Amino acid sequence: MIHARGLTRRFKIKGGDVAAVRGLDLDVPAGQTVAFLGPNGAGKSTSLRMLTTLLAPTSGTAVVAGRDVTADPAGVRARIGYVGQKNGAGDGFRARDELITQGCCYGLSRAHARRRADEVLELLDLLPLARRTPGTLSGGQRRRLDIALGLVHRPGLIFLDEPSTGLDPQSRADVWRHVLRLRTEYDTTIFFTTHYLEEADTMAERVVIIDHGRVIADGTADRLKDELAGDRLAVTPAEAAGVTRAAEVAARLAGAAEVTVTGGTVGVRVPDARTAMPEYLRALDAAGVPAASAEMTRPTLDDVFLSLTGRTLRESDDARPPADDAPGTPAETPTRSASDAPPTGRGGPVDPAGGRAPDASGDADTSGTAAGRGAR
Ligand SMILES: Nc1ncnc2c1ncn2[C@@H]1O[C@H](COP(=O)(O)OP(=O)(O)OP(=O)(O)O)[C@@H](O)[C@H]1O
Repeated sequence: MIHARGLTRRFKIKGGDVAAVRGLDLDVPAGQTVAFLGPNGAGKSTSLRMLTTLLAPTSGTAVVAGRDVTADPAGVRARIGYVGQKNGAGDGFRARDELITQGCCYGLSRAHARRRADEVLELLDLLPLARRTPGTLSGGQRRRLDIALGLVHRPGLIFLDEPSTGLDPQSRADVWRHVLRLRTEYDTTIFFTTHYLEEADTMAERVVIIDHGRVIADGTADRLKDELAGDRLAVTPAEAAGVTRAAEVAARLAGAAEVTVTGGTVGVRVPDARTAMPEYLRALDAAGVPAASAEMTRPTLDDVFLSLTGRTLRESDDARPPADDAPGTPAETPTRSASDAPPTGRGGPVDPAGGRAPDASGDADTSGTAAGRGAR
């Protein structure tokens, strides 16, 4: 569904230029749900905008839904849905009318567009709200309408740029419940960005992490965590005086890394907690430092990012890619991939459509419109 090689985008800025995306290589098979993660400014939106033809690459190639983004952008737009960070619907028309207009923009007959509008309203549980204007909807309802707009032409692949940002936890869960129906009921390929790591962890079968415009990790969340982060043990010795000794013992465990002492607790990262914990407790007993409590935790995707870059995703929020490709920058971090390729599925049906021209100017297009709406 997505096949990108060396996709690169530079922006001219005062006094230089910014390499927002540096040689993106990506293959996404049909039916896969992929989370695209990275700190602010990592290059997620720029990548999405190139893959959805909203922005012309500076160099590199991408074939999306079987069409080349540069040679046949209209063909790409006819086959994909794109839901940007901002709302796609205006405030003037009723939800159903917005959807019908969107369908017509994609080349559907008015009767077909009406049918599709009703289908997507039902799919997103919006039928009771069909006559409301978008401005009167709640944040979660409006986000579902955005997604409906991206689906009206029945794309086999949908790009969602931060679909749940700014929503309360209940609305986030609701939006995801609907997005996942696309996968289970229609085998839609879903490519989304998010700042919520637990969403990537639970919703995606594959996680791609980008930093400074380059992919630095790619695989299932579990495999990335196993291979790149490891489990964490936290043991509190019965006597505070035993903490230093307990930390020394921890450092000698097989594959031990990142030994920390926080208050009276020793933390250590190990490849597999199930074997390391009994080993650690036995070694502590042998050293005369019995444990009062012991806990093991699975790593998070943030731990994966930390182990790859030395920063947490949240610490990196202000990070921006350097203005050039100077060697030795964090952008040199090699890609790590988990060895088990995620499962594949089947793409959904497609409809013909038109759409907006790619932005070759380099100006940011931050609109949240679905890819076809520019044709209105
Ligand atoms: N039109 C532009 N002109 C100049 N620089 C830009 C432009 N668009 C993006 N950039 C820069 O390119 C880099 C990547 O931006 P991008 O928006 O793709 O990151 P992101 O990962 O989507 O960030 P966020 O999570 O904050 O949305 C950033 O340094 C950004 O400032």
